[in-house]
Amino acid sequence: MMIPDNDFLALTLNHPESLAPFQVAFASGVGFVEETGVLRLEPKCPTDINLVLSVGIHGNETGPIELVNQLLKAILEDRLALSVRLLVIIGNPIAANRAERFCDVNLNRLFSGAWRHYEGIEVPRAQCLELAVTKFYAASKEGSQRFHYDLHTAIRGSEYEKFVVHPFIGDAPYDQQQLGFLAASGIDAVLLSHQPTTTFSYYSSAEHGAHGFTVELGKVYPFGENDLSRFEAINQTLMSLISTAKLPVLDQQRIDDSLKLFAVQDALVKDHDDYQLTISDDVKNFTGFEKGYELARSSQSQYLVKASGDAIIFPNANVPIGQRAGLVVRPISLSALTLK
Ligand SMILES: O=C(O)CCC(=O)N[C@@H](CCC(=O)O)C(=O)O
Ligand SMILES: [Zn+2]
Repeated sequence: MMIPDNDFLALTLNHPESLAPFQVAFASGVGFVEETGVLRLEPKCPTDINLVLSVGIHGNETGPIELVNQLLKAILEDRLALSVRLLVIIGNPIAANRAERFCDVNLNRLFSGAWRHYEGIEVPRAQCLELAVTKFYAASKEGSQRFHYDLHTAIRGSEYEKFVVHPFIGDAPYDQQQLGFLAASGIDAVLLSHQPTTTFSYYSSAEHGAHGFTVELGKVYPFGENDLSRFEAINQTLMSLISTAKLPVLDQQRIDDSLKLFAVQDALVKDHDDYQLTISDDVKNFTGFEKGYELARSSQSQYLVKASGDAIIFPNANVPIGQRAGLVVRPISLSALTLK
């Protein structure tokens, strides 16, 4: 078995439900297709970096899938040398074939065992992806570094085109090298989460000690309609990381100049069938509101903006009761963070 045309995306979409494991060889390493959409690449050289790159956790977020498929092709065709351990995941091929965010339940709410509380085709997929990540990190060298970049695109437009959701890490310091990587990757803003959640990047961060993020790279478009030149900065930083096993070094001033930081204040949680957001569908991510503005209401609750300038991210009331219908964030400065 081989990957026809070194096109892992096409192979995955042609086998959306399952694929028997097989190996592929290339100049700088060996690849192991472990499941459909799960490809582990082991370099020939020793390495201190274990990188998970996941895409298509939401099936319709195709831009990052095309970007990572292009990187993989370059590795498999010996145009890009592999110097890191790399696990590539195309998260939800069945939904991708249907051009849907998900089929039965949002895969990015099912991690850290949350799949136990749901039913549908995403449930075994979440278990399978947790297992793939667990096995991947379990085989990492002691003292080596674990990274997980979970690449997405957003439903609506945004005041900051590219932004990152940084998982909650409690009192731990934020990693300057990772922030430097984000700044060099053309990321405009970073949201610092205020609580644990059940997303994929939080899972790798909390369960496996990885530096992990949800990375939003722009707006959702169908396969073939993405302008990949908009991803050029992160394409370059990923190529450099993969081929040199090094992150770019940026001082605090450059990070401060490049990244806007926001602290998540509240998660808006849908608490009733009649829960509504008061804003229109075309309001962009990072739109700010005045103190006292009523952002959401239901027969059970009302959410009033707590401080002028607080802004909305990912507003979406079309979710099951109990799930997040948006995040409220507030600008903060880099100097407020403990860095290491
Ligand atoms: O644009 C939207 O409303 C959703 C985009 C998206 O899929 N975002 C992720 C963020 C995950 C996180 O909070 O780390 C999601 O909602 O799963
Ligand atoms: Zn997404």
